[in-house]
Amino acid sequence: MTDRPTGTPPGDRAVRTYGEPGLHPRIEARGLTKRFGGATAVDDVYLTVGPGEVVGLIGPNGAGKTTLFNLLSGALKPDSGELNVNGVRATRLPPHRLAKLGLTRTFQLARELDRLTTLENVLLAAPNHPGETLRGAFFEPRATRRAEVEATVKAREILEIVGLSAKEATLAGHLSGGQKKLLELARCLMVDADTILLDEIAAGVAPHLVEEIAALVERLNREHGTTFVIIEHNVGIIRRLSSRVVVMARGAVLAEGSFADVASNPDVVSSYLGQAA
Ligand SMILES: Nc1ncnc2c1ncn2[C@@H]1O[C@H](COP(=O)(O)OP(=O)(O)OP(=O)(O)O)[C@@H](O)[C@H]1O
Repeated sequence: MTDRPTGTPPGDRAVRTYGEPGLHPRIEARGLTKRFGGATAVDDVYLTVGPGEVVGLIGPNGAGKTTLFNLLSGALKPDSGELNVNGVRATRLPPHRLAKLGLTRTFQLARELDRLTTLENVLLAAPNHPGETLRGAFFEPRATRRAEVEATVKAREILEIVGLSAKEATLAGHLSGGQKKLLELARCLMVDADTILLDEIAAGVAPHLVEEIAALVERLNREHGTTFVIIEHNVGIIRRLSSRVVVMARGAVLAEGSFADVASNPDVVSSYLGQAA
């Protein structure tokens, strides 16, 4: 196992530093590989994401982006390779343990949550949300009540940040596609994630809400230091948000660099951008 950062050849042992001594990369994936039957969906991927980066993950359909997200978020276990999150060994941890380390991904809201309000959806995302244990409710009612009040204050602050305050009493099922994306982000913030994997913010979302979501990502990154990895087919969004772009093709990292770097890479143009543009 080598320490090479994303996309650098195995022989290159360049070490990245992130300013403050002792500050670990948010994500450090080394040699992640996932096979489905005979097909290798993710093939020996190295990806290092530093604090405060916004990494755009692009590539043609079937390139392995979603599978890589699933490996990073713990939804899938790799066949081989290692994952560290904030310097802690995280290979094979389930999603809730990764969330405790600060890494989470947006999830499409489950159907059954459609019948809960926006505020209730955010409250439910909190780990050990108040009232979860009967024992606590029976034996420590005052502490449980206090925790409930604190969680509600926090959830309302988060709804304010994502711009959904006016919708707190609206059933999630009545939100638009874009508002649901904002709610998914709010749920990530409720678990205090410092790194959010964001899947397709623009797909099926009205243009003015795409703009609102993109502005929110920029604001969370700038003001809260939140790190993002974003899968997005909308090249304009990738260009706007990404401090670095990683291009996947056939399960592997094909190229990485600034948007201008990858956009002028002939391999990237022929395998992806030429079609996506
Ligand atoms: N659960 C699965 N079982 C079998 N094959 C799978 C499974 N999930 C993904 N694959 C295969 O792995 C490869 C990578 O798929 P993946 O969905 O990760 O690509 P992607 O880059 O996210 O594509 P898209 O942009 O279309 O979402 C594809 O060939 C896909 O058919």
